[in-house]
Amino acid sequence: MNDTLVKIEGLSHKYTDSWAVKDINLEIGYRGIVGLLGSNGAGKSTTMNILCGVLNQTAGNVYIDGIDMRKNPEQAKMQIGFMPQTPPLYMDMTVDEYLNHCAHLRSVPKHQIRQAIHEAKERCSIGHFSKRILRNLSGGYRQRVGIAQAIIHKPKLVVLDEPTNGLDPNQIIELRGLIKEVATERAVVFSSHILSEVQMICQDIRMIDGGRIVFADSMDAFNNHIAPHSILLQMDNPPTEDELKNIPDITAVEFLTERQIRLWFNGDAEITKRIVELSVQQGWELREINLEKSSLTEIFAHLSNHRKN
Ligand SMILES: Nc1ncnc2c1ncn2[C@@H]1O[C@H](COP(=O)(O)OP(=O)(O)OP(=O)(O)O)[C@@H](O)[C@H]1O
Repeated sequence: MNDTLVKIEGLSHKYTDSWAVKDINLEIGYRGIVGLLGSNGAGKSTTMNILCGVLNQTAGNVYIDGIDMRKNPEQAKMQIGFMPQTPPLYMDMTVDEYLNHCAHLRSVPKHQIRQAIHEAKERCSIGHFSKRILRNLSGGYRQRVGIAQAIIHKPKLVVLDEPTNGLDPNQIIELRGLIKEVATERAVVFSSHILSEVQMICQDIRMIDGGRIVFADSMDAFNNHIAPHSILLQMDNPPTEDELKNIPDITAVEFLTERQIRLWFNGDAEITKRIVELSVQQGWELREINLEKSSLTEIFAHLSNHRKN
């Protein structure tokens, strides 16, 4: 069997006079969570709206399970469940009324609707709120209802646009668990502007910057790519620059002040252990040692430059 559920080819979109996304190529498999990471305005929502057939692209093609979204939008959309940034909830409906409405919109056969609603509620742990008016649900439960409507027709792909926005830390943890469960049965595309969020739940990552994909690989490959390569040290009795340079794997030494030093290294973070040991042996009087992690802005700058070169 072909293992590509989503294929996006040369996708570009222009709003009035400027390009929001440009020449995006993506492939997504049938299972697991793919994170679409980008800062505000990077082009995540535009990509997702086109992927879900809500917006017509200026150029390029989108295939869902081999179905061309432009040529057969209805058939392609049957394979997708979408939760946009603001879920389209009717606040005066009960959970049951709303899911019933969504099941009709998604053309679930009439005799299967009761069971479909039951299963979606069970999956999202909202069965006890069946008769609750949406307005009276917490933000976390509204998002659960948003996910329930996205899976009501058992799509092969679920697309979630910044689903954790506006939730408190506990609600975010619960929603993460739910998204992982949902992804055991299908593919999930999850957008966020928060790197740690994507690192926490996604197996694959696509980074978007200025409307272009700047990184596309597994989460493990990404983590290796951005692993820290510098350490910040504070020592009361530091050695000379040459002594530091002679430590295996240290590639450069930068004295920021007399006692504050930045070391650049190759290899893994085990080097911090070696420096602590050396400090004890040599009496360097180490006060502080920190691996310097890149900020998301630095990572984007690095990846964008990489792409241009
Ligand atoms: N309806 C629109 N009309 C004109 N420009 C738009 C429209 N929607 C988005 N844009 C522009 O397209 C670019 C990409 O926006 P998009 O909403 O896709 O980014 P995003 O990564 O989802 O950001 P956010 O997280 O802020 O929603 C931005 O420059 C934005 O200002």
